[in-house]
Amino acid sequence: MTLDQMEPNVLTALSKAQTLIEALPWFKTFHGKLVVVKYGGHAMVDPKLRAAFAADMVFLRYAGLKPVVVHGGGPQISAMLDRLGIESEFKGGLRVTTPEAIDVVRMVLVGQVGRELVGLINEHGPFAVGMSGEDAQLLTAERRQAVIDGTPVDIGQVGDVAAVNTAAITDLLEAGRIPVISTVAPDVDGVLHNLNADTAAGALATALGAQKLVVLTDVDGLYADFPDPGTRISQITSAELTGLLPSLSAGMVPKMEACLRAVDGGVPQAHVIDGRVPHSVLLEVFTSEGVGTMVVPQ
Ligand SMILES: Nc1ncnc2c1ncn2[C@@H]1O[C@H](COP(=O)(O)OP(=O)(O)O)[C@@H](O)[C@H]1O
Ligand SMILES: CC(=O)N[C@@H](CCC(=O)OP(=O)(O)O)C(=O)O
Repeated sequence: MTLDQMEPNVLTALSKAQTLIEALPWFKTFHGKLVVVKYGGHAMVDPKLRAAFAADMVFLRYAGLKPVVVHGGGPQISAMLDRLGIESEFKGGLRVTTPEAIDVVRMVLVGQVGRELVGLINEHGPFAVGMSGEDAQLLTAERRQAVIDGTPVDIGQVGDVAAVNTAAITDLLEAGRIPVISTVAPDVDGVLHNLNADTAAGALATALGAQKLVVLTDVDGLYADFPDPGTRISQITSAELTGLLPSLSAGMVPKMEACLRAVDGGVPQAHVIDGRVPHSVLLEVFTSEGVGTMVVPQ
């Protein structure tokens, strides 16, 4: 029978089967592999998208991958600080974090954004376990400064990742769980620090030897000349990205630094994709369409 002799319902079924079978090589490639997925606060604004994201993580888990979720929540922290009448500003893309603000950062990331994601994933089964850098010594922070026009500026309790206790995550993965990580962490003296979620995701992907880092945001990739959509870059090497970094503006800087850190640290590929597109993670992992921007080693 040829295609034009087939009933419409048979053609529809065939097209569905085609979609599934096209994913087979990607299932084979990524089976058993660890993938760090960073879910940005700006990509979380729609409840339907959050539910679709949660379903995607469960899909990855059933497909035999090991997803590790690192979530952001910048807009949600800003909204809560506003409600509480606490002033907040960003310097060099990082939130100036006072002792008063760090309590709110922890409350929103761990108690609000993290909890909601855990709940959405667990609508599908007993998978998600929420943790912050404070749990099982997952992350140790070291204080960092913002660099503005080449000058280091103190921005309070803001940290970078100094150490990762990978066993805290691999134990959960072995048990079939999906770790959902909120990015606050103590330094060696026990002082809590606010970590940019992109930065933490890049460090975690490297420490865990991830196969991929996928960063979901509210733009469809890295633009060479933002906001001209014609300049979206589909693939870039770490060396090319290093050259481009100084010209990038605030939001993209930590994201692209995280991709660079991951790829330079041995992660074979890092992606920035559009979290506003439902199921964009599945399209990235299981199709050859090449959504967003992919960073690869030299
Ligand atoms: N070169 C660029 N390419 C793409 N987006 C850029 C670029 N420079 C700045 N941006 C901005 O960065 C934003 C994403 O960063 P951010 O707002 O911090 O997102 P998230 O909450 O996902 O971490 C985009 O919405 C876009 O406005
Ligand atoms: C130091 C610093 O800036 N921390 C971020 C942490 C949250 C985050 O990174 O959220 P997104 O991924 O949604 O931007 C903040 O306080 O907003």
